[in-house]
Amino acid sequence: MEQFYLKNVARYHTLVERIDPTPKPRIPAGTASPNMVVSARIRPLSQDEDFPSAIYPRSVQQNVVDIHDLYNHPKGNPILKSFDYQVDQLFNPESTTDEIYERLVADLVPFAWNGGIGTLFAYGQTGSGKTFTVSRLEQLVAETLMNGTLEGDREIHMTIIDLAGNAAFDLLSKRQPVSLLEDSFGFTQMVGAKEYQVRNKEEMKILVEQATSFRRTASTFKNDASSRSHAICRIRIKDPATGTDGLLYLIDLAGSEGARDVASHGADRMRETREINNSLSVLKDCIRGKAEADALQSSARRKPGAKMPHIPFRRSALTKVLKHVFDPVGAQKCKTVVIACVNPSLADVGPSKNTLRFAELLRVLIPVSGKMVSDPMVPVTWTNAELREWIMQNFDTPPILPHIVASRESGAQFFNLTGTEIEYRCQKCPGVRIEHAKAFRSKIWGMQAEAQNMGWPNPKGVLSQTDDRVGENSDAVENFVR
Ligand SMILES: Nc1ncnc2c1ncn2[C@@H]1O[C@H](COP(=O)(O)OP(=O)(O)OP(=O)(O)O)[C@@H](O)[C@H]1O
Repeated sequence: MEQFYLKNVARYHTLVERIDPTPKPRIPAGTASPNMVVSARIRPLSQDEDFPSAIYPRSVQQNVVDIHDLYNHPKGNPILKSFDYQVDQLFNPESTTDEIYERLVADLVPFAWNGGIGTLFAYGQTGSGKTFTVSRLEQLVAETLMNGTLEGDREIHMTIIDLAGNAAFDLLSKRQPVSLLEDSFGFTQMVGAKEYQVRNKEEMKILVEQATSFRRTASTFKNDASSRSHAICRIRIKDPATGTDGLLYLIDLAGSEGARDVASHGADRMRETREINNSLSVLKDCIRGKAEADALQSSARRKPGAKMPHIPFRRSALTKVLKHVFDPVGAQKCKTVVIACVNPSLADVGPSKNTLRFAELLRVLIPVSGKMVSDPMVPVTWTNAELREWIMQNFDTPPILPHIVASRESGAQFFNLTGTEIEYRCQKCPGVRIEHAKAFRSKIWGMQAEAQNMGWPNPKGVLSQTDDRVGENSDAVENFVR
């Protein structure tokens, strides 16, 4: 694949330059929960990188990023396909970790100081900048905790462990094994992990450096010092006056290696990768489940007896250790920040799409209507009025009739907008087609993106353009119509 990208770098640039920067519509589905921020950080391309950047943050739409990928076409030149993703906060290659700290993490520290549970996860493919980000954030957290600006006296205790599969090791005690055992309250205890009390930022820094040097590393295709384990830094902030604890977790997740990267490794590494991917998948379900539970609890329209989402934290060692972060009936308040780290290189475009898709899946938005939905791409049924309004706004050629949305040139007709399904007819697709409104909307967006990529002059009129399709372009467009 890398050879394919290298061979077609010039065509890639040409196709990307043709793209009209007009933003595609994103549906404002609601507001993000204040207790859950999903962000993405795009790291700079490294100097020895032979590939161009495939990731383009939109200048006109905040926190939306486009990924342009090159695809082989069996009948002609490679074609471009575009994908867009939305997060709560987006950090460009120029952003510094200090800026990320200010915007995402600075709030978590006083929150934990005052008895809450603040958790930060750095997620992303191997070599995408997770450790780079978390290690600087740990220093900044240490500075804030120790600089005397926070009110009251607290004792700070620190534990750092490393989780590889179901095995845990103490990174502050020369990788001594740690047993993860459930206590009578159902909480997982890290038995054997040493907890150190720290009194100043230098002590904290020494512990963090010690942990880094003991972190289990193994060579991977992408990053020679890649971390093949989850590193969990737990800072317990005890209020001696009340005896209560606040917690701050800084978690540098294991790199999500793609299948391409594991191809050159043996069975052990493949199993290790499967375990990592499984624990990341369970983590995703737990973060989403918790966010949905929070949204339900905070929703003014919550129906009495409404079922709480299932949070499968028992399915992996990582989420068992973090049970109280995900427990929907836990007494302590929680705030969670996710930083999806992305390598912008065209050669890494596949894993980058997966990382951003993962980030989008974590977002649970609370719509103004009170009805809970997740991100805009997750199936949502549009009302008749919403769908009609969207079509009218987005098809300016030919004019739209209020009752039948018709394209004069292609003969496409949309009718029966009264339910959750839409019927449409067009000359090239004989017969009446019935589709779910959501699927139809996605299809239209795909067609518009394709039209932009092909350099057609009027992406909004793409339905009429489908009749004029010729040569290599026809199949790609037809796929969207089918
Ligand atoms: N924002 C950045 N600015 C400059 N260099 C960066 C940035 N992010 C990452 N890097 C560099 O990229 C390389 C890989 O970063 P890092 O080790 O943090 O990746 P990782 O995601 O932790 O990988 P793994 O999962 O394999 O441990 C390092 O050399 C790091 O210095």
